[in-house]
Amino acid sequence: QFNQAQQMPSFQQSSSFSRMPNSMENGQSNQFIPQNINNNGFRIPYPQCLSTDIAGSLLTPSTLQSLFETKLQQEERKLANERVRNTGLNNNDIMDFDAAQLRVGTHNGALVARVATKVSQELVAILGCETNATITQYLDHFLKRIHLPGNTCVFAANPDCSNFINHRSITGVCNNLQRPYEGSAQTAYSRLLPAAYDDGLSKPRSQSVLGEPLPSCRQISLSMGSKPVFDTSYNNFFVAYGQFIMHDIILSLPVTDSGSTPISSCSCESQDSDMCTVVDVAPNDPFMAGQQCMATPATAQAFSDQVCSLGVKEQMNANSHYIDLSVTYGSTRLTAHGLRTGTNGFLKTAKRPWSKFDLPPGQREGKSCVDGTDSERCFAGGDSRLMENLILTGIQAQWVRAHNIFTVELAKARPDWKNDDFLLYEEAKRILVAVHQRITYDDWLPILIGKEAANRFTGDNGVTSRYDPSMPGVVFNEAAAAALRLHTLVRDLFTRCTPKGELIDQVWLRDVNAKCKLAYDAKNNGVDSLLCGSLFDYGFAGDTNYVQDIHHRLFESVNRQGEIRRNDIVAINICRAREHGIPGYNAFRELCGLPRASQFQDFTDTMSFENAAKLKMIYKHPEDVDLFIGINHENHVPGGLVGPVSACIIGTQFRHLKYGDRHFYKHEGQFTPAQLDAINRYSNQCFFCHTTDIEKVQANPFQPPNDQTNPLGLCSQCPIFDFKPWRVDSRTMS
Ligand code: HEM
Ligand SMILES: [Ca+2]
Repeated sequence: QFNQAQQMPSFQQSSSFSRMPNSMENGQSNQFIPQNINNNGFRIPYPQCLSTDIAGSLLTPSTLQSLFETKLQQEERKLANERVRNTGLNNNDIMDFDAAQLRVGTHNGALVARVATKVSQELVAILGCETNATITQYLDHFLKRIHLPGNTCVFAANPDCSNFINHRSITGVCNNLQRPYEGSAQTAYSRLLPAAYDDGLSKPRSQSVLGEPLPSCRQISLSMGSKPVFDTSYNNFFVAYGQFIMHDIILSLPVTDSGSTPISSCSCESQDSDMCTVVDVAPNDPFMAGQQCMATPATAQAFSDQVCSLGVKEQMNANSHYIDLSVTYGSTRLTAHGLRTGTNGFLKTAKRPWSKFDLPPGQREGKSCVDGTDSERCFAGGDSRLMENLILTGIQAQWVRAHNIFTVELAKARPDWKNDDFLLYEEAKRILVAVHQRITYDDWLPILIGKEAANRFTGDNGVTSRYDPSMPGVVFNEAAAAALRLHTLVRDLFTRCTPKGELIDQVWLRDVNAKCKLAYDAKNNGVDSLLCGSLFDYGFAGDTNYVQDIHHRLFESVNRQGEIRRNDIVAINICRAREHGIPGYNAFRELCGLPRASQFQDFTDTMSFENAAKLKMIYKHPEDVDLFIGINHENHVPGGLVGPVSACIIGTQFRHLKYGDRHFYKHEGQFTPAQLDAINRYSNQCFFCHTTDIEKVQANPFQPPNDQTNPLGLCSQCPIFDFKPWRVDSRTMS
């Protein structure tokens, strides 16, 4: 605690001060005040309020120190109240801050990050800066050079990476050896563009550039359609696999109370945007009349760097940013440990008497599904959302099954690894992460953004690629809060079929959303029948239409007063992005090499005239258009199912997660040429065959079967993964 003198935080000078030019070294100014020189030695045109003279006279280390303490105490009191009111989620299966790396004494990193934002706000107020949306860059530059005291910073100065040179860590820590925390769980999303907050620091964008309020998120959502049309070029397995990839790389957890439990007590009256995002609902709303608002907890915060500097509000990604199957293996050590049997490298599973294929293990506690019982439990995995729908659960089951199959085969190929739990687990995981990355980059991404864009952003010309330690392997906030929220593709009706591919029936999203019952449906083959159906069901087109169940009736429930409560994924996505400080669509046009529009008509280079006109009906000015809505209205790139700005953001994202991942499977030195060849030869089709009891699967499981272009193949003819290159006699890398 901070009430003892010896533990008082003392603010430190930024390490960048040592690089500060003349005036500082001459001791002419307050050493504590950051100068307006950037890392390349260029002068930043700070506004008056941040000038060294003014700031120097008002800010001293002791001012900051007492500010920090006061704010910390205030926040802790507030959170203690939340804890009393918090009746909601059980945190057992939702988050474990025991990841330890981000825990400081009794404070969690998210809380300290939030206090840092409060301190930043207060400092700016003391300095008398006029706060507005355009000041962000200056403020951030100024504040970034003031660091929290060492004993408060959640990051160790030099974490020990010696165990993670050869193998991935669970959290992602030590992937980048120069910046060891980069891309690790519970660190901030990065940004493609500076944040856009109303006050330059933390308040959601709420104003049109013309000064009036922006249209409300729900009002915008109501302008989107509810009549999706099918796109026959991909199927629902492609869509569900997309969700699986998203859950590997993105998890925005809610602000937590003082006990690290996500808060649940947001109400229509919650005006504190640091804690809650409140989406207003009009009294005459066609689906939510009488429901004043949709209130959701804000995302937990994190520091944007590894030295805990002040600065604009940043959001935390609770998962390891890398594509590393963290959905299956966990993003924290505690979760990862809990998912293992502890012998021979195996992952825990739940056996089913009627099938040789297991399910993910059942969890004893937790609310990841609403209908779990003692005998039919909700499932546990590396990501708390694996029960979001049962197809997703099915994909999780596939990877758990694959892990245990591969572990057995590896033990045969490497008798010297026999009974070595650590090596068998790590090496099976290494191969499966490679298979998942190969499927993601070769099979999934080109369908989403088109072959041309996939190649332009993530392609390489050789058998191998090269790691670029200077490229951050991180998730961008713009991708997490907007571009990758591909909810327009989501279906609401899912086919179930038998292992022979015969139709059983169709079930609604609401029957498989956060429910486990059908996974235990022995007569109809559990999750495998849903996986089977997903191979045949078309996906919905990437457009401005959303199925009712997630558009106007998400999480439908009846409260104690008997009133229906509903949510809306479109409205939440828009408001979430505003909460996360994501700039508008127009800014990203410019980032992606398109001209910045000054009138709505200028949008017609990326969208139809009708869609540009529709945006003009909704918004007052092209600058106001929310990113999520702008990209929703774009024409698709050739061969892809999203538009150019979307493809640019997603392409950049996957570029970073490839070249910025030291362990990416294609990078030189990760596998021997023969091993890499075995991974490349292992098709998505055969992976599907080996991990379900389905007897026939089409050549490309992400597209509906077609006699001519995508024929069904017999699973019995699928060669098993080639483990020969792993044999002792084939000189492995490990
Ligand atoms: C089956 C239907 C689905 C449902 C019911 C669903 C529901 C949700 C919900 C409720 C959220 C949280 C929104 C928030 O509070 O900000 C969310 C977030 C998200 N969804 Fe979905 N989703 C579905 C499918 C998908 C698919 C297919 C994709 C992509 C291919 C996707 C991508 C995302 C992403 C990237 C996020 C942000 C996650 C985060 O920041 O933690 N979702 N979804
Ligand atoms: Ca991950």
